Amino acid sequence: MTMRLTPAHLDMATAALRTVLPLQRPADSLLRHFFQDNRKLGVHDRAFIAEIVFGILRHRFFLERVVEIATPRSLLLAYLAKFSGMNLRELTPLVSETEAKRLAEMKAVSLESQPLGVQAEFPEWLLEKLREFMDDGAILDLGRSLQAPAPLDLRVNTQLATREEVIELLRKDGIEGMPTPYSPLGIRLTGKPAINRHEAFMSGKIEVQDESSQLLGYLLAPRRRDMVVDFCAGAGGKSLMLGALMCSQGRIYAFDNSEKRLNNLKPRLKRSGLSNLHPQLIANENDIKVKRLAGKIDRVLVDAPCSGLGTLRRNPDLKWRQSPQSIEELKCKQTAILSSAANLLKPGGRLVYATCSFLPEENQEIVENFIANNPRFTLLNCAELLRQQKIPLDTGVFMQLLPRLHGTDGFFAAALESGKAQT
Ligand SMILES: C[S@@+](CC[C@H](N)C(=O)[O-])C[C@H]1O[C@@H](n2cnc3c(N)ncnc32)[C@H](O)[C@@H]1O
Repeated sequence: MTMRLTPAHLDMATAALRTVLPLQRPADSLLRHFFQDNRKLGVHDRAFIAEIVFGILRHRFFLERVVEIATPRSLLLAYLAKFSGMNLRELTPLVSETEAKRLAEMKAVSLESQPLGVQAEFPEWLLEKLREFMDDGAILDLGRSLQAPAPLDLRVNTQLATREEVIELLRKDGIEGMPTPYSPLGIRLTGKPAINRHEAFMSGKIEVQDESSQLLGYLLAPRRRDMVVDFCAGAGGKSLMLGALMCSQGRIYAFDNSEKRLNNLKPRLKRSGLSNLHPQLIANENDIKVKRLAGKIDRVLVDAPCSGLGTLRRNPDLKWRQSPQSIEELKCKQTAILSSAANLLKPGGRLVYATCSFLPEENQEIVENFIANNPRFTLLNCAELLRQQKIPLDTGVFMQLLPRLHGTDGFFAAALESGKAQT
C-alpha cells in the first residue's frame, strides 16, 4: 500500500465492505454500485477500496479465523496489518487502544500454523473435491497462487495494429507492457492502468483478454473462409479474436442465451472494425437457430458456463457463490451444450471445449464421457495443435493452465475432431 491512510480512508473502505461482504451478488457488481452511490470518490480512493475489498476476499478464511468478531472494520484492520505491507506503527494512530492490542496479537499468528483450507483459502467442499486428485502440497500451491492479484493482459487486434506498435503506443503514455510468453497477440501490462480510457482501446486496437483465453483462438485455428460458431459467446471476447484471426472474412455466429451479455458485445464489435461476426441470441442449446446449422460448421468453440474457479485471483467471491450443487447443475449444462454444439460440425470439423475451471469433473470427465457416447469424435492433441501455430506450450493432450506454472488464470481446453457421420 503506497498511499498515506487517514481515518476517512478506513471509514470509506468499511462502508464498501459493508455493501460487498454479504455477497448477495458478484463482488465486482456490488462494488460498481457502491461507486455509483458514492460518486465523489476519486480515482485513488476507488483503487484503494477495490484493493482492500478484493484483498479481504482473497484472505477471508484466515482473517475470519484471527479476528475476535468478524465485522467489516475488524477484517479491514486485520487485512491491513497482515497483508498490505503496513506496519503496526503506521496503523496504531488510526485505531483505538483495544484494536491496536488485538492487531498486535493477530500479527503474531503464523499462516503456516493454520489448517490446509485456511492456508489455501479454500472452503471445505472444494478442499474435499481437490483431495480426490491432488495431494496437500499441490493444493497449497494452487491455493497460494490464486491469492495473488492477476495481471492485466491485452490482446492486440491485428486488423488494426501490430503488437510492437501497441507496445510502443502505450509506452509513450507511460504504460509499460511486455509480450506475453505464449500468445503471439498478447501484452502483459505492468500494474493496472485504466486502459479503457486509452486511445488504443477506444479505437479498437486492443481488448482486455487473459492470455489463457487467447490461446483458444490458436487451438481452434479458424481458416479465413470458415463458417465458425462461438457457442457461448457472452460479451464476445473470443469471437472478436476469431474474427481477427480470420482477417474479417468467412462467417462467425456468436451465440449466447443472455441478451445482456450479447449487448455488451455490440460496442466492442463496432470498435474492432470486424464485419464477419454475427451475434445471435438463442433460447438454449436446442434453439432452432442452432439446429438449422447442423453439419454446416467448420469450427465450433464451446467456452462453457463453468464454476470459474480458475479465475479466483480476479473473482475470489466465487468460493462462496459456487457449491457442490451448483457444480452438479453446471455439469448437466456443459454436457448438453457440448452435445448440441458438436452436432454443428461438418465431417473433419474441429470443436474446442474450454472452461476456466481446474476441476476434472467440469473438464476431462465431460469430454471423455462425450467421446465415449459419440465415437465418431476423436481427441486432438492440444500441444501438437499449439506447436503447429509455433506456440511452445506442452501441457499434454489437454491444455491445462495454472497461475503458478503459466502466469495465466486456471484454464482447461480440449480439441475434438468430428469424423464421418455414422450410418
Ligand atoms: C464462460 S461464459 C463465456 C464467455 C465468453 N466466451 C467471453 O469470452 O466473454 C459462458 C457463457 O455461456 C452462456 N450460456 C449459458 N447457457 C447457455 C446455453 N444453453 N446456450 C448458449 N450459451 C449459454 C452464458 O450466458 C455465458 O455468457
